[in-house]
Amino acid sequence: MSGEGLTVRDLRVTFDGFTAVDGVDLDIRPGDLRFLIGPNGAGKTTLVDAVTGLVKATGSVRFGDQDLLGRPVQKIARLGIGRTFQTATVFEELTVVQNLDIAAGAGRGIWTMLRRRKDVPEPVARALETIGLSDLRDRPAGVLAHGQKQWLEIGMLLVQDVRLLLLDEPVAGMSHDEREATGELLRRVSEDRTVVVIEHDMDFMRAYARSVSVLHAGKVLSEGSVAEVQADAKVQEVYLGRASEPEPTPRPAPAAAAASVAEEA
Ligand SMILES: Nc1ncnc2c1ncn2[C@@H]1O[C@H](COP(=O)(O)OP(=O)(O)OP(=O)(O)O)[C@@H](O)[C@H]1O
Repeated sequence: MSGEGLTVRDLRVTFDGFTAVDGVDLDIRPGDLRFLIGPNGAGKTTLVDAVTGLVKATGSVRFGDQDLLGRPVQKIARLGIGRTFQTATVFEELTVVQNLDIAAGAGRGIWTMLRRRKDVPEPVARALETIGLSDLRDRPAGVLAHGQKQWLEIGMLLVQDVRLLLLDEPVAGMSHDEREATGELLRRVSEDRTVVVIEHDMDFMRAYARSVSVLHAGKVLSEGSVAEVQADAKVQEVYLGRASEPEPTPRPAPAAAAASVAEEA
């Protein structure tokens, strides 16, 4: 495995006196496929927001030999750091290949990018292959299935030569087959890049994580392999302790996650 790793030290994010990320340390080695899990409100998305420059933070965040904290969002993106959000943000009216072409940018004019072409640039062709959308390259992105849109979005990061991908719940709302295909895609992508996945789906996490960090109340509660995290009594307590609370959003409930985390412990 190759690529750069992500090192986070004493990361803190505060919103009007409320500390959402409270002294987080992370060492994510090059080529890792790290899952960030934890109950709703644990600080997972805020942590990723801090790494990508969307919220102000203190502490230190390094990717390879580059300091990220305090740099503007665009500069961080230019250092090879890209993210997806829970809702895919593709251009629905444009074709798959046009979406990739625009993401690749590469100094071409807009009309060149929008023209339908037989030959696509090599990085775009490679991304199409990696995300499994070669056959659908000339379809408008708007007609793609939910899972395919997420893969296209990952492809849009690949053509930008992103070397650290931060993905926010990439399999939410996907079918079983789409989840499997996404897991395999993440494995391929992480062969020569570093991948961080925020996830609530514990089955998916167990099947594909190379390492796991559990966040709770803004802190790292536990870290290690899937087996180590599942065996950690603190993790079981946090999930099981919330089992009777109502779930505010229609995603897999902490109760289900708790059962799933604890199941093999
Ligand atoms: N812009 C903001 N202003 C104030 N509070 C915020 C802001 N963004 C997040 N928070 C709070 O910070 C805490 C952490 O939120 P965050 O979205 O990072 O959690 P999460 O672990 O990603 O949760 P989920 O799994 O539900 O997405 C929550 O209590 C949330 O309400």
